[in-house]
Amino acid sequence: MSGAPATDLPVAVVGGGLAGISAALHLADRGVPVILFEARSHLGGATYSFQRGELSVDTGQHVFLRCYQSYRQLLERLGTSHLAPIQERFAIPVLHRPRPDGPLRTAWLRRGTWAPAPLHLASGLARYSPLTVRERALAATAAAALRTVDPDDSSADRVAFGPWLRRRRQSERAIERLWALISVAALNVPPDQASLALAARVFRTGLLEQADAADLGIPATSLRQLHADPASRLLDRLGVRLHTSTKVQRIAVDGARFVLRTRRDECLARAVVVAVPHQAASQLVPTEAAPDRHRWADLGSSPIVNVHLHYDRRVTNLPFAAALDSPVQWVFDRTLAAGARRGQYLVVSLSAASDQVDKPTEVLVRAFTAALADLFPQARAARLLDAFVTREPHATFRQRPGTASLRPLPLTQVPGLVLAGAWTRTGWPDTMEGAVRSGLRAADLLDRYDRAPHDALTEALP
Ligand SMILES: Cc1cc2nc3c(=O)[nH]c(=O)nc-3n(C[C@H](O)[C@H](O)[C@H](O)COP(=O)(O)OP(=O)(O)OC[C@H]3O[C@@H](n4cnc5c(N)ncnc54)[C@H](O)[C@@H]3O)c2cc1C
Repeated sequence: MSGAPATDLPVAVVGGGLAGISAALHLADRGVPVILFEARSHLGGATYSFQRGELSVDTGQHVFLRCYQSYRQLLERLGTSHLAPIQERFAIPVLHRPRPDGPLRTAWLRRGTWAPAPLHLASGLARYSPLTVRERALAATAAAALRTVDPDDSSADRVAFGPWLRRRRQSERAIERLWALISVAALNVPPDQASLALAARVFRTGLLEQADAADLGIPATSLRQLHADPASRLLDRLGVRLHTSTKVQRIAVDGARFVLRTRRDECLARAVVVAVPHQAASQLVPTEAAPDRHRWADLGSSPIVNVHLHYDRRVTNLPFAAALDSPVQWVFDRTLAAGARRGQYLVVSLSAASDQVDKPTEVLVRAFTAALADLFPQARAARLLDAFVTREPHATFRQRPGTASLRPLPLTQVPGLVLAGAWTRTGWPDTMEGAVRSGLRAADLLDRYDRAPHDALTEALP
């Protein structure tokens, strides 16, 4: 082991997802020498793509909102924001069947263009036909009540969103046909299992406080081209030493330095950003840094399943849609983004997919081929060129009541060792925005740590 003084050593970033990429970029931009370790052969973490025939397939459909400021700045920095366009106006086509055997209708959940928040939603909600007029009026009162819930209040984190909605006179229909449409996709658990605090973050930040905040951004290319490839190039250009296919097995504290052990090597670092998922972090972070690290396992996980159907012809003109009265939750047209040369490539995204994650591919393909034939009549005559399923059993942590206190702050008890990741205490749900924010914050703390004593930083944190 070299006897280099700690100040001559690099900062090590462990984990090359959006949190690790953001931390490494932030540090490298300030001239800090950085070494990044990623266990997989590529950067991107949960946001990655693979090639299957002519398709660039994302491991899971990702969307973002205009209010994802830090994430959008990252795209700017990577030079890819033009590949992730944001709709001009929040507008979701919702496919539904007013009567069980009646024809399918498309309702629109959209904002107005002239009114300030929260009135920008009034006209859209007033016309939202999947709910009765009374349900729409009651939904407006619940939305007003949600505006008063503080997402940072620990008591709001102890309450479940579903029961809270029922106490605000929301019918089961209204919960299913309005609230769950957004909250299941955003929080990856059903409303009865979701933290009210996190739901308030989603609805307040996204829909209730600024008129354009929820305008949807949908990548027009693969996630690999949006994040991983440009990040690798940029980090490389900034002199960051990238070690992909390199899993860090152990981090030990050695005085003012850290020793990171990989399968082949040992590396010395003057500081470490641990930006791995919580399951991995609880094994990797030394006990003295976080004596309660075993509690992170209680964050659990919740699955997302995507069913990919490539048709030999166009079956819908909608770029994306949500669906009610159907096993489909959301469906996205990924034909151009994935580089399909023929037909139409649709991806059905299923959040909170505990019931689907273990089902065999044939069962899911059969069920969702039938469901799409029901939603899009042209699919009935179409032939499938390809059909497959991607499963992410641990897509997000389980965003249920009581998780706020389990999510650690970035500073640990060992100076120079900080945590990042969408699962840490960002105040945001497990999202790309949360991941980027956590990485920036961890890197910023290390930057300040060079100038301020650890205790002063600890006191500065909420
Ligand atoms: C299917 C799916 C759909 C999603 N949809 C959305 C969406 O629509 N909108 C949204 O905002 N968010 C969405 N998310 C959530 C979002 O992808 C995550 O919140 C975010 O990408 C997490 O980033 P991260 O850097 O914190 O963690 P990760 O992306 O998990 O990165 C951690 C990295 O650490 C690496 N690692 C682990 N252990 C080690 C080790 N010992 N040594 C070295 N490296 C290690 C891993 O390989 C991984 O690359 C979705 C997630 C999934 C899975």
